[in-house]
Amino acid sequence: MNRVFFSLGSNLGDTEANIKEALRLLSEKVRVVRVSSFYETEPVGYKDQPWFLNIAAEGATSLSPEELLQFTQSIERQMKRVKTIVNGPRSIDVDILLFNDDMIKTETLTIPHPRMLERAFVLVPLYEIAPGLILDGRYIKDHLDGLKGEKIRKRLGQCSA
Ligand SMILES: Nc1ncnc2c1ncn2[C@@H]1O[C@H](COP(=O)(O)OP(=O)(O)OP(=O)(O)O)[C@@H](O)[C@H]1O
Ligand SMILES: Nc1nc2c(c(=O)[nH]1)N=C(CO)CN2
Repeated sequence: MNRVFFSLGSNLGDTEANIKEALRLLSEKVRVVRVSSFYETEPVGYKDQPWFLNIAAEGATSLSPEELLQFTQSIERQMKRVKTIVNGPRSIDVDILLFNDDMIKTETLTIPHPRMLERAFVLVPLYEIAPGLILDGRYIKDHLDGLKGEKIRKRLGQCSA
């Protein structure tokens, strides 16, 4: 079994329902073992859009990295994600953050996710479910100390898939 971490985000429609639906679909091929709280996060990149709802999740899967990417993209398609603006609004985004300790770089897939260390909306939920993870030789907490700009609020109530 492969140990994988995901970041999920939504800022269109019923964002909480979108994330729960994506987790339900994900669980068809991934055993979802841990899910963070919901975090309301200020948009990073393209600013003129609603705040996002973000979570992190840990899973176990027998899929290969490429199969997993195909699968997460099929979830995005099923949930009718339409790509328009780069970094813009989306009903659902499912990013693969980590796949075991693998380093992967192909045309379609880069793992660890290339922008994860710059994004508090990724690292704050990830820290909640895996505080002991070491990324690029440093604890998540240490990476977060350098990222103070983004506004993030933990939503009350647990995200149970
Ligand atoms: N670790 C990864 N997880 C998900 N997609 C990845 C990953 N590495 C590379 N990709 C590629 O990134 C492409 C663009 O993904 P996507 O449209 O979700 O980007 P985005 O969400 O707009 O921006 P970002 O990648 O910065 O979150 C995908 O088609 C996929 O092939
Ligand atoms: N707060 C927040 N900002 C973003 C997000 C996201 O999930 N949350 N996703 C983006 C593209 O992947 C761009 N900007």
